[in-house]
Amino acid sequence: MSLLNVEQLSVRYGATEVLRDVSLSVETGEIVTIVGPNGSGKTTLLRAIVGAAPATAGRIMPAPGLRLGYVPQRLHVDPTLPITVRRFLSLPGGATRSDKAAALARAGAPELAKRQMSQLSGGQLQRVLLARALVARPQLLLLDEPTAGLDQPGSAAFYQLIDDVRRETGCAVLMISHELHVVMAASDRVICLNGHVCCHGTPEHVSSAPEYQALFGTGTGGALALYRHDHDHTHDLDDACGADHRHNDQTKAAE
Ligand SMILES: Nc1ncnc2c1ncn2[C@@H]1O[C@H](COP(=O)(O)OP(=O)(O)OP(=O)(O)O)[C@@H](O)[C@H]1O
Repeated sequence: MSLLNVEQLSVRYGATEVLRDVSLSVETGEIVTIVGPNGSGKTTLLRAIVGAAPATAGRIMPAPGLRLGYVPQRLHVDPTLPITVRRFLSLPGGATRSDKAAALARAGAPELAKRQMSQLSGGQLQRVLLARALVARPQLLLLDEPTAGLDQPGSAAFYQLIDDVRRETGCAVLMISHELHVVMAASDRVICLNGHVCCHGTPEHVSSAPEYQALFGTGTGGALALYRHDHDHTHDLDDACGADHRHNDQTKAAE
């Protein structure tokens, strides 16, 4: 059974239909990346999945009891509000000190627990936001441009971290990214969105699709050849997801 099914979702803000007839699924343990131009509805799609944007039509069907972790695109921390990282990680409530420490360690930032939120660098803040999402041991991580504002090494390190988290916990990842060469290297499947699903499938398939090339050109073909790594392997998943899978099963319908 899929972790998440979205069926024929439409979202409208006033008179403007931002998403039309969007369908997708996410399977256990896979990394699915959403690409699309500015204003194409990517953030709105993630917000609809977490219940923060209202669906005007269609259905969002998470697996029963699905634990979601959401890393928003940005978080403004009021510098006049003193709050430590550890306290920030407590905000959802119910997390033990060891849960928080484990999440920070998994997000590669164990040393940040006592730091003030307002004093973190962009890369540190992204790791803390990831840690916050990991506290609930999610089966599905939703990431909205997690490397926006990071330099290239910081961005590469963050994507490596996401892959490590996926390997260690078995969680699936549904993320938005503008970094096409990274997307093509790190994703099992890609969904190209422009208000509707233009095309979807393996990175190889999407990068050669005319709909994708009309939006992004053909430049990622070479990057794909350089960066794409072999996903033909099996991961042992922990109880968070409860099953093994193979990454070479990459062709779930998304439309
Ligand atoms: N709360 C809102 N009220 C009205 N319009 C909105 C709201 N949120 C988003 N929109 C509009 O919906 C459209 C899609 O926005 P969205 O943020 O989902 O796009 P995006 O693909 O994530 O863009 P970007 O790549 O620039 O982050 C835009 O035209 C935006 O102005």
